[in-house]
Amino acid sequence: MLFGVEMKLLQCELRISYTNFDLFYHYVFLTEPLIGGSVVSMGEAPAFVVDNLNANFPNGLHSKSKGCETAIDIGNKTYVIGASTESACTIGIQIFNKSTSDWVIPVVLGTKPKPSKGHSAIVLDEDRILVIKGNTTSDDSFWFLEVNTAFVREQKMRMATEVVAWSKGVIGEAAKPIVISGPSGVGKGTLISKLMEEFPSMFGFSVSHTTRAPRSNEQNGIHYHFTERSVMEKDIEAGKFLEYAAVHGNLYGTSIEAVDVVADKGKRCILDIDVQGARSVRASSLEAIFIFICPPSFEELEKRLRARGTESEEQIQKRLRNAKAELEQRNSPGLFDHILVNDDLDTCYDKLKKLLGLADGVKSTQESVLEPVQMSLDHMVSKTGHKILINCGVREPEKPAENMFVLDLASMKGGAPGRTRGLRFFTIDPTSNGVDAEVLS
Ligand SMILES: Nc1nc2c(ncn2[C@@H]2O[C@H](COP(=O)(O)OP(=O)(O)O)[C@@H](O)[C@H]2O)c(=O)[nH]1
Ligand SMILES: Nc1ncnc2c1ncn2[C@@H]1O[C@H](COP(=O)(O)OP(=O)(O)O)[C@@H](O)[C@H]1O
Repeated sequence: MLFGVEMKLLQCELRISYTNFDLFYHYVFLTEPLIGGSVVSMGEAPAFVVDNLNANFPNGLHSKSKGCETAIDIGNKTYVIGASTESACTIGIQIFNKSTSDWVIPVVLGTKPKPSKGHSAIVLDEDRILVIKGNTTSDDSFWFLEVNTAFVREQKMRMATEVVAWSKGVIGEAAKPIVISGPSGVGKGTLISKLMEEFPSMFGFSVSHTTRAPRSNEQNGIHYHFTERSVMEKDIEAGKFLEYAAVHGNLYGTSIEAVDVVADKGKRCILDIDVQGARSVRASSLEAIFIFICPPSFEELEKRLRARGTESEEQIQKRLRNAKAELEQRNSPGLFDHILVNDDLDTCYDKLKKLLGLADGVKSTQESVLEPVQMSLDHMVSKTGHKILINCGVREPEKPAENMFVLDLASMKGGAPGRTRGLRFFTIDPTSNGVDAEVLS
């Protein structure tokens, strides 16, 4: 049996936390009895019973609610995750310091998980806790609460207070984003549209912010996020942008979220940005492929720009002036990986596909990307090395593989303030000898 499934279930290290407290009792207490409301020691990852914490530490910081909470012990601290309100369970954090007997509400950084009806939590190491939301699909189930990673330690020093940070777990290894640059009217948008049309499940467009007015055919949130300059400047100041630049008299920028939204869907992100933006991304931590699109001639560029009919004469003149400077920069050392001349559209598109490794036949395999799996509210979690075993519900002998999953963290990378990527997610068949795990995504 893979990981000795039966054994592991009996050694279940922690519980699903939700309104039906009996289930936890059923799954956990049957293996190790609770001793007087203190820590329940279950293998590597001890868990508190939160209701008993209330009795022990009734100084008001901790919610009195019964459900939606897990308590995880790391060193001399207990991290209590979650709280319930009238209508939903939020995922708040409180820390109990066992040395000083104090409760602390930490500064919580990163993208927080949305409230869910319940979650389980398990210690991964002394730096982070894995939180698995129930009743969601697997693309929104896995969250890492970082309590002592390098990023968190740095923030603790900076803020001189207790800090924790969330990082969303993303299944699969997102391929490198693609940055496409080139002068206005060269055909960047046309080539990107063709790629997205032919490979809808493979590519996603990074929707930039801009202060320019929308064209008649452009939709807010699809072509751009059309934004007031003052708002955009404030967001830039707040560190929400991966890069930004003043282009043709307006402000354009790629928000961190614009790239994350695409990668979270397991898609490869395409950025249509100017040469200054490409330079900024090159200097950032985002590893990307940089492609410059060139016109066959300056005259042809002008012809296309005029034929598109979207700009005033003044704007066309400005864009043509800027085109000269942009074309000069295409050979800047170390900036662009590929230069493509967009003369005949189909020929250029074929070359683009080729350099992205999209040979004939790729389409069919990409279209068969498996959909996210539903994670049930009622699940149990245990840990074996870097693998997390998740049992979603009662096993049915006829269909066991649908209920048992493995989250493999061996290749995980990244983390707060961004995403934790590289997770692998399998379904397993407990009746097999473990060699036929099926990769779900
Ligand atoms: N740096 C940067 N440039 C962008 C961004 N979004 C668009 N651009 C560039 O801004 C320039 C003007 O874009 P747009 O107004 O849509 O006009 P078009 O290039 O003629 O279609 C183009 O070179 C785009 O590549 C962004 O987020 N950051
Ligand atoms: N290879 C090509 N040959 C002729 N016209 C083209 C070609 N590629 C794009 N176009 C046209 O040129 C105009 C500008 O293309 P567009 O994709 O909007 O450029 P960009 O996004 O680089 O500003 C559009 O009207 C488009 O249909």
